[in-house]
Amino acid sequence: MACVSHIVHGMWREESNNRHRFGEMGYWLDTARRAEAAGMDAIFLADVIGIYDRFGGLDASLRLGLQIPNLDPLSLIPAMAAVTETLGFAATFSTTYEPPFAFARRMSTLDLLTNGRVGWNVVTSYLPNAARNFGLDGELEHDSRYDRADEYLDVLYKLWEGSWQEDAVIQDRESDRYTDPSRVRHINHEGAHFRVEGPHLVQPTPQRTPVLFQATGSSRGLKTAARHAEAIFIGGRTQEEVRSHIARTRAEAAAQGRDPAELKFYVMAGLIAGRTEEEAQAKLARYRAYYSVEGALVHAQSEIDLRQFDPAITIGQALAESGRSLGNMGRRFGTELTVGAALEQIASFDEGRFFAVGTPGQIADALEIWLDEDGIDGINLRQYHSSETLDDYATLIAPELRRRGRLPAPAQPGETLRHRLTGRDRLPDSHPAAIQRRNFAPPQPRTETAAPNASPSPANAQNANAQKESALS
Ligand SMILES: Cc1cc2nc3c(=O)[nH]c(=O)nc-3n(C[C@H](O)[C@H](O)[C@H](O)COP(=O)(O)O)c2cc1C
Repeated sequence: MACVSHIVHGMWREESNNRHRFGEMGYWLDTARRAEAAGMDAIFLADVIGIYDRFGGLDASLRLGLQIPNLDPLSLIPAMAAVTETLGFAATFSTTYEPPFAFARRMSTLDLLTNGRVGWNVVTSYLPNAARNFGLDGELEHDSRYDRADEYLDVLYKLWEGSWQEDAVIQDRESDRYTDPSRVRHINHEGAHFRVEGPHLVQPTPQRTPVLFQATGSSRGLKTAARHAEAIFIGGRTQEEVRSHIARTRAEAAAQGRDPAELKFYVMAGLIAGRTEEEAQAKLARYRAYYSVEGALVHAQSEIDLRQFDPAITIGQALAESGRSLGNMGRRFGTELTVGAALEQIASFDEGRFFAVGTPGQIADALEIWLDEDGIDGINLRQYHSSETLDDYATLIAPELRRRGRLPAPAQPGETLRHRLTGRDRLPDSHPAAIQRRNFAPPQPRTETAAPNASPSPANAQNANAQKESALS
């Protein structure tokens, strides 16, 4: 995230950390170059459009630099793309506050300029302050944010996939036609939340729809993720939890007509590597010395300050005593854990299963278990230190993974991000966006004998496709 303190709060103070330079162009160019050299598929840019003001109010967030000040992630991409050839960029944008038409144009512009290297982390937002920044009194109810997101995405598919035919731009100087008007159409969307006439303002781009990422913890969110996402961030405290989350999401995707094998699953992982075990442990201790427990409480939007309770009582007792909640942290700790043990866990910033500290061999062993036994497809590397985390990945972890045949061949210049992750440039036919592609109906010539419009309805198109898929399999 383009801020000084995104997740590992307090770490920016470490003397060799250059995170405070996030407002300089050079910081991003350097980060992008390093990530590409390390063989990363993409840089992931998180985002929020409000402040965390429940614990400690605005003062705490400002003092800690906790996601404020923060910069618009989409605006960083062209600069980084200009100094790289294969690196992808997955940026976060919320479906809740800004209408889809302008966002569609912004993303298409980025897809063109990066030659198909953009992804979008679809979020619905969770900060009440964000809602108040966009004219609302408070957050929309949780599930209705996902209803809105579903329609938002449908509008985008109409614009990105169904408004322009592939060969619409003809650039014919002789006939003075830049674009063939018969190959571009209005979308005329009218739904519960949006009315958009179209056409889309940008010609077809290398990927059309950017690679769709999503993260969700709720059952309503899972339905939206299973319908749209190509890459899903999941969490889980145990292997069973992770496997069952993946299985549930794939089953839901299949129920919605998608090929479940097309979904990829990623986890956010903390990897702290050293050339020896001692070196790795020393690094962990150095990082921990800076970690801000207050930052963790602000970020979780906790309603209580655990540090003010007797460490010997349980979380359940602390919650009962205060009548308040621990915010997002509630899910992490059982009610039986003592307050002291919970604080210890927070301070250790060990977030559970996807955390490994040690030599490259030990870290690669853990990664192999996550890939082979938990069933994930890859990781989103948690940044503790800029640029040490990236450099440790490049010089210690990646060579070991490569030696074990766990990294793909280097990306090729010109390869789209979707191709890199899924082997194809465009969304597959079983994805709901593909319906818009198939539905394209160019304006009919105005003649008495014009043929009836033979384009299938969305439902028919989907059925036809499903049959084709099963006939092939
Ligand atoms: C790896 C990861 C990255 C996330 N990045 C963002 C983000 O940048 N902005 C945001 O508003 N939410 C972000 N989230 C939160 C999710 O969008 C979502 O709100 C959360 O997982 C809770 O799920 P639910 O909304 O279905 O309850 C992220 C979650 C994960 C796991």
